Amino acid sequence: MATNLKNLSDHSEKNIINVANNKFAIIVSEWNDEVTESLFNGAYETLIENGVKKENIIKHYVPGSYELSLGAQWLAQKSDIDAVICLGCVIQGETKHFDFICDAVAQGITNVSLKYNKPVIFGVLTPNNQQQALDRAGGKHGNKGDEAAITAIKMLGLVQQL
Ligand SMILES: Nc1c(NC[C@H](O)[C@H](O)[C@H](O)CO)[nH]c(=O)[nH]c1=O
Ligand SMILES: CC(=O)[C@@H](O)COP(=O)(O)O
Repeated sequence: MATNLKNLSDHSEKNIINVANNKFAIIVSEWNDEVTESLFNGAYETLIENGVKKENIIKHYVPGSYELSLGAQWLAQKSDIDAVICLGCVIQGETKHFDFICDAVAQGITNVSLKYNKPVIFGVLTPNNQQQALDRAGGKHGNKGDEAAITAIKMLGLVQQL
């Protein structure tokens, strides 16, 4: 389903668990920071609204979305971190650079989650232009940061059932 048919801030209550004792790391790309800070605000507020303690949320930055994978790895390897949320915004330019970054960061984040066996969430926007990004970072299509935070909580809920 395309995002324009679903609000990114809407979610079901499935697998929403008590996360009062869980610790979350949020790694944020500095590129397109007007967008990525909105994504962070959405993710942070969503975690708090769902019972995460402020002291259990840590925030760090990387220069660009390409570096999210390594930043996520450095956080995921910490035994006290239960989930990592990666936030970025890669906007299509004139060249194929967009494709290389998007492919690399999507695969890289997946690899980290599998390597450390914990949720590492892909909260990276890959829009064609700035307006599409703003629409998905607290605009008419909701906030992908909200989605990323809920996804982290739901994955912790799933693994508790197994
Ligand atoms: N153009 C965008 C970038 N480019 C920078 C890369 O992510 C990376 O930091 C650089 O290639 C050095 O390794 N990053 C974004 O997050 N968004 C962009 O639109
Ligand atoms: C995604 C990018 O790296 C992009 O913004 C770079 O722009 P360009 O492809 O025009 O060099």
